Amino acid sequence: MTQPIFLIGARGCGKTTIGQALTHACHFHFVDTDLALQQQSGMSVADIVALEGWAGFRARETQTLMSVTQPGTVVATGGGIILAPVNREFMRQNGVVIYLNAPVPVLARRLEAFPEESQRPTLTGKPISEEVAEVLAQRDALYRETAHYVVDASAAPERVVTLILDALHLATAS
Ligand SMILES: Nc1ncnc2c1ncn2[C@@H]1O[C@H](COP(=O)(O)OP(=O)(O)O)[C@@H](O)[C@H]1O
Ligand SMILES: O=C(O)C1=C[C@@H](OP(=O)(O)O)[C@@H](O)[C@H](O)C1
Ligand SMILES: [Mg+2]
Repeated sequence: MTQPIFLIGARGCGKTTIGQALTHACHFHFVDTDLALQQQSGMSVADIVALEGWAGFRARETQTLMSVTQPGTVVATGGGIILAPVNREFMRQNGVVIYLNAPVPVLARRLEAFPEESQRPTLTGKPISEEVAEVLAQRDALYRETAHYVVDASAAPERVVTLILDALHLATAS
């Protein structure tokens, strides 16, 4: 299988972390839409949002998603990639989409430990645990409708990678 693998899910579910580990396990290339768009623009997510608003960031995100998608690639996306119908359609049509699903307390704990504010400027102005609950309630249905597979992302990273490989019927490459 060489179709791109798209990882989707809420902030803190592990798209970037698990994407890198998965890449090693299946010998794919790794790309992260946030890292790619920050490298292309020379700005952090927070800088882009401050200058261009969330609409500017979302437009760059769509362009980046389309430009980084290649066969043999694991694409870690940003948590809001599923907001645009064009992105949802593109991912479903061009690869296999995995929703890394984790409960609100797990997400909030991870984000409180490593907020990375330049990567994750506030979406609602609310404290992290409130924001995580509110945003996931708005987006969970979109993650589910976009995904080909839903994987429990609350386990340890190596376990999450195994669950993804199992879902894709890929053997672990040593
Ligand atoms: N399965 C996991 N178990 C424990 N911690 C994790 C796991 N996945 C990610 N993390 C941690 O959670 C934080 C957010 O992970 P990250 O990969 O940046 O998530 P995302 O890209 O989905 O926002 C990081 O500090 C990372 O080390
Ligand atoms: O959920 C979101 O709307 C966002 C998630 C972030 O990526 P991660 O999910 O990798 O943190 C980043 O794209 C941006 O801050 C917007
Ligand atoms: Mg990420």
